[in-house]
Amino acid sequence: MSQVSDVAETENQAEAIAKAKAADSEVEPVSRVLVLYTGGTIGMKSNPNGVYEPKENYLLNELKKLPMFHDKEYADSQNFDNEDTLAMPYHRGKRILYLVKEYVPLLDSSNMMMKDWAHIATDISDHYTEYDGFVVLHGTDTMAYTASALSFMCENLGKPIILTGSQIPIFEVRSDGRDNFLSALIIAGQYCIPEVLLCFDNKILRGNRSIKYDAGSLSAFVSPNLPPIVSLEIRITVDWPAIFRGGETEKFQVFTRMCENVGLIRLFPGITSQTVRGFLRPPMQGVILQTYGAGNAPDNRPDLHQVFKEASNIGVIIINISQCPRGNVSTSYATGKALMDCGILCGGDMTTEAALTKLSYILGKEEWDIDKKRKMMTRNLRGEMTVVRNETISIMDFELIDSVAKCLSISSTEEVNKLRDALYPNLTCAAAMAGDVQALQKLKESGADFSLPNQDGRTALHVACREGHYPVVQYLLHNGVSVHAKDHQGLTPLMDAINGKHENVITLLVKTGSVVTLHTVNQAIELCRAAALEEMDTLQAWKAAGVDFNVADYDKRTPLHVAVACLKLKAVEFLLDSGACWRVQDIFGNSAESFASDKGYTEVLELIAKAKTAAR
Ligand SMILES: NC(=O)C[C@H](N)C(=O)O
Repeated sequence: MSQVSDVAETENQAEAIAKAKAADSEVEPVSRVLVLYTGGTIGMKSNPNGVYEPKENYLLNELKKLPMFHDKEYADSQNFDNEDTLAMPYHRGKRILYLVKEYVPLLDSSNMMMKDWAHIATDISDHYTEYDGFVVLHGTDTMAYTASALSFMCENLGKPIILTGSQIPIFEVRSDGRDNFLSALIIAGQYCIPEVLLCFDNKILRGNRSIKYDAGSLSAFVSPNLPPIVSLEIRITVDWPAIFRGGETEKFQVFTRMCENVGLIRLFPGITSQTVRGFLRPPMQGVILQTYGAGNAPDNRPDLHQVFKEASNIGVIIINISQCPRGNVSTSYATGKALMDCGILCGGDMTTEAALTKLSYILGKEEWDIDKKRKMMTRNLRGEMTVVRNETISIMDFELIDSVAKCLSISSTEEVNKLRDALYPNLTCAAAMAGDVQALQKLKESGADFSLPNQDGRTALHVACREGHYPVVQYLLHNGVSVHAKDHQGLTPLMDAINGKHENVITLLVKTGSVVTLHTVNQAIELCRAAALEEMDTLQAWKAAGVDFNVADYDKRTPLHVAVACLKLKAVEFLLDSGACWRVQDIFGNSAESFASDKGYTEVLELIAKAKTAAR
């Protein structure tokens, strides 16, 4: 063997050996949350002049002293890869482990720029597969802008991203920061809500629907046109049907090329056309026009209309939203209609923050032509605007649940809602089990939410994947069911597809961004069993899921060790072809190669020699 290939082989082997060593003995159900600490009052300290300032390297050490944020005893008993991993106390059947990544410099959010949004989005993307959810600690002043921007920048999001902060620093005697942060961690770690959310004062709001409303209150944020998605009272109540689900079968990705040439014009009586013309001059590419009431502007100002028309004609996109935080832009007034006639688009009930960041996102899509950009601006992309609900749906919804409720003599709204929650998941799972897309369509028309789990935490997608019903899986993914939803055993639909050995379904799930989340030791146990029994279809299914065949069990034995020990030549060949390393040592010091050589397994040694040649 040449020296060069020797080195290459040694490097591959070293990597595989390191991975095998990394396996630990974690057994308790855990979920992992990444906390991106960008700054804001939550971690500030008063400086000698008595003003609040962000303080570096302060938050993490202080958090470690608070028992509700860190169970020190448990953490000391574990062998965490990163010693800065914090462990919340065991809660509701799970333990949340989280890592705090502190930004340098920490910012008061008034100092944030669009590049800071890109920084956050990129960090989420870089660690997307490692975590179940993300918390962004952020100043409150521009939190609604960042939340709105992230909602657009994060495409095909399948996990929660929760922004939170506080009005009083977390380490003061009185602080809203502790509850806000804890609530955000719990929701990010325990609930699969695939949205960018904002957590404040025991409520979780959709990020792109929220505004900072009160500078002096601990209840600083409101969502004027959409009720909270989650209420954290004595009980935590999630409004599951309200959750926005995109329904794309594409992987998560972030878009960071936001356009900076955007702006806001707030109309006021007597605004001059010179002011507006100056504002709309190049390089301006898009403007949010804040109008009166239900989207009205003067219809007796031809000078203003002329300026708007000229700007629209040269490709400036202008969106009409209301100065009133609550309500919708409508065209039922002549004064509103006049704007539409100038080429100005209707912004519906979007917040200013959502409209501006959406415009910046859409204008950043250089590959879209102006017609597509205008069309996308009026479309509901991330739940940022209200779409009128189809009437027939609500009538049928009422009929189905109502008839069952009558049979059961149920009458109160609370009971009817409980019935709905109990009934639909079982009906959707039954339809998924039968592979019946039509039945699912009917259930959808009658108001079913496919993402609601049954008593075992399983969704219709878990069931369809187990059964290998490809068209059902496709249908459910297009209807926004998350590939990341975990059942009560912590298993995702991908594990069902692997257990069912349905390769086409596995490939579709992987394309949609699913990865194997099972602990590496448990993966190794499954793979070693399949190798020992030479279950080729099982090994093939794991391969389609993108698994690393160098995972090791409690004795640091890999599937290749087992296949060699059991002399399963087909499995040995498959594993070697799939990247298994013959030099990884188990705790007894044996590698697959040394064992075969000790035993004189010449056929195995020939296969290893072949793999070595192929690796050169
Ligand atoms: N409460 C806060 O976080 C306000 C602070 N000025 C900020 O936005 O960073």
